[in-house]
Amino acid sequence: MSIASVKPYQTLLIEECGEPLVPIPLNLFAVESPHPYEKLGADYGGKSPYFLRQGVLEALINAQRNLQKDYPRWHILIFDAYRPVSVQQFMVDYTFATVLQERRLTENNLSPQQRQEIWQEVYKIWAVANDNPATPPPHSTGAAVDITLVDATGKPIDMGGDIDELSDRSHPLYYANSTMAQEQDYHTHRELLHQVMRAAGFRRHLGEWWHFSLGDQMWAWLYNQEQPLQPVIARYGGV
Ligand SMILES: C[C@@H](N)C(=O)N[C@H](C)C(=O)O
Ligand SMILES: [Zn+2]
Repeated sequence: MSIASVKPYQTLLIEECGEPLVPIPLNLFAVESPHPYEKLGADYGGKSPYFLRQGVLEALINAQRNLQKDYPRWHILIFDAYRPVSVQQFMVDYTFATVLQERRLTENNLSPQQRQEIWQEVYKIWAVANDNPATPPPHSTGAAVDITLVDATGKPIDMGGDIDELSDRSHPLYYANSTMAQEQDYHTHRELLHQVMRAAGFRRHLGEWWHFSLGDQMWAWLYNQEQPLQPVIARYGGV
């Protein structure tokens, strides 16, 4: 059992456009391999995480082109893309279990308050896994990606925190006001990733430097916060 509330973006209408999920040409990008959730035992039931909606893939290719205007041999590294709802549930449960382990707690001995606090922690970075077509988890729409950058040698750029890290460092602006040179570099690199994605039409999760989406409910909500007079409608639902 988990404590999960509906997020504001999940109240938005979806007008599904019917665009297909298409395979990501992995030769164009850097790729986290083996896939991080498959490595943990997630069962994709014959599906692949390396799929996106057609229009989202085209935008991601444009984002990498934007990057390569200034950094010709750098690449976007794809950590995760399409995620079936069952895998979303697997990762939510895995993260809950990890927090318990880190805190040396046992589920059966948790007080209701401890349980609630841990679920809140988990749902800070994970969306609720559910099959309701009105509130699909972002990655189950094929419109969200978790990414970072690699340099010309294929080495990941240090962003001052790991993807999926359950900590304050995951906040995109965590290093924004730092006076330390290395932390300013983390911020610069997070902003480089943000700018190339944004210029291609994506919007970034408010609490995760690595999560971007285009055309899903979260994207529409973020977009409409910026441009309330020209609102957009989400066009990708769960697939
Ligand atoms: C935690 C991260 N991998 C992620 O994808 N978070 C978003 C919000 C999600 O679960 O859809
Ligand atoms: Zn994500």
